Amino acid sequence: MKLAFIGGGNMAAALIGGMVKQGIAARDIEVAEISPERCAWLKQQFGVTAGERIADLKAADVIVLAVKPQQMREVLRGLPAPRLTQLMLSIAAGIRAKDISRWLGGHPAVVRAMPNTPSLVGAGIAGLYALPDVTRAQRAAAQQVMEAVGTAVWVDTEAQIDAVTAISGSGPAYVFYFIEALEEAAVELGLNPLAARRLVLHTFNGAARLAMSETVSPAELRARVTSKGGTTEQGLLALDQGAVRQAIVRAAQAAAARAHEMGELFGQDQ
Ligand SMILES: NC(=O)C1=CN([C@@H]2O[C@H](COP(=O)(O)OP(=O)(O)OC[C@H]3O[C@@H](n4cnc5c(N)ncnc54)[C@H](OP(=O)(O)O)[C@@H]3O)[C@@H](O)[C@H]2O)C=CC1
Ligand SMILES: O=C(O)[C@@H]1CCC=N1
Repeated sequence: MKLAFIGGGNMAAALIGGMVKQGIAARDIEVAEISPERCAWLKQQFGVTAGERIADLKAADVIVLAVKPQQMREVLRGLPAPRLTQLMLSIAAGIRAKDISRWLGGHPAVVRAMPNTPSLVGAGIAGLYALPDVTRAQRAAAQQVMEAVGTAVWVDTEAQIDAVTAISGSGPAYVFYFIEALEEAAVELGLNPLAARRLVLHTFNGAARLAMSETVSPAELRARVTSKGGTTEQGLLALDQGAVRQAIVRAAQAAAARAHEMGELFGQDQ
């Protein structure tokens, strides 16, 4: 499958890097990226073709739209829409499929994907939503692209992509935030920074792997760590006193609201 990326920023690089690591040939990936420095980096890092424009867009099986939401309308208006028939796979937060279709002159084959940056290490998770006229083969192609770098889940309504954005699209940033905080705490408690990072990263990795391997709930796994009258009990009490659980819920709600708002703001024609 030949892939053309429009936009070669952070998320495109995570997808491309993940694909190349999984054995997808770099010669089958071409990137249109506005920054010459970024193009040079993409070529050097992954061996893909990168330049200001895709030489022959028609030759791509799938065109991955990976620019910022606020750039999407202008970028799509600049494409030779009537000559393009292939699948448009947008990874942009907020921007609705019907707006993408309209900006491309009524292009029917639009799938929205919401991937995340762990795609770089083959551990991504993406939500997918297709416009009704997307063919079965095109749906399969979209799924294949995302499954090359992790797992893919179809959602029933486009609004659910905003929820996916808030949970797994933005989610790695919440996790990194927690990692940063725990590392800071480790250093304050007297551990050296290297030991602190190892302890924290292995804890996150171990806990995530345990949660994925077990059939019991995270709540039960948490209970198994929490000895009566012990240390964890005190740690969790401090988290509850800080309303951390509610703050996490509010974080996801705020991200979902912003995804919806970006759809409204950047999906308009003016
Ligand atoms: N980062 C993430 O974790 C995730 C991001 N996304 C989505 O992916 C998309 C990209 O996000 P992200 O990678 O973070 O953003 P970036 O800003 O890193 O990437 C976008 C890239 O596209 C370039 N660009 C702008 N205009 C054009 C153009 N006309 N032709 C080609 N390239 C152009 C930008 O250059 P310049 O900076 O100079 O404008 C930039 O390098 C967004 O829509 C975002 O919502 C989805 C899931 C997760
Ligand atoms: O922050 C953003 O808008 C993008 C979408 C999900 C993750 N990054």
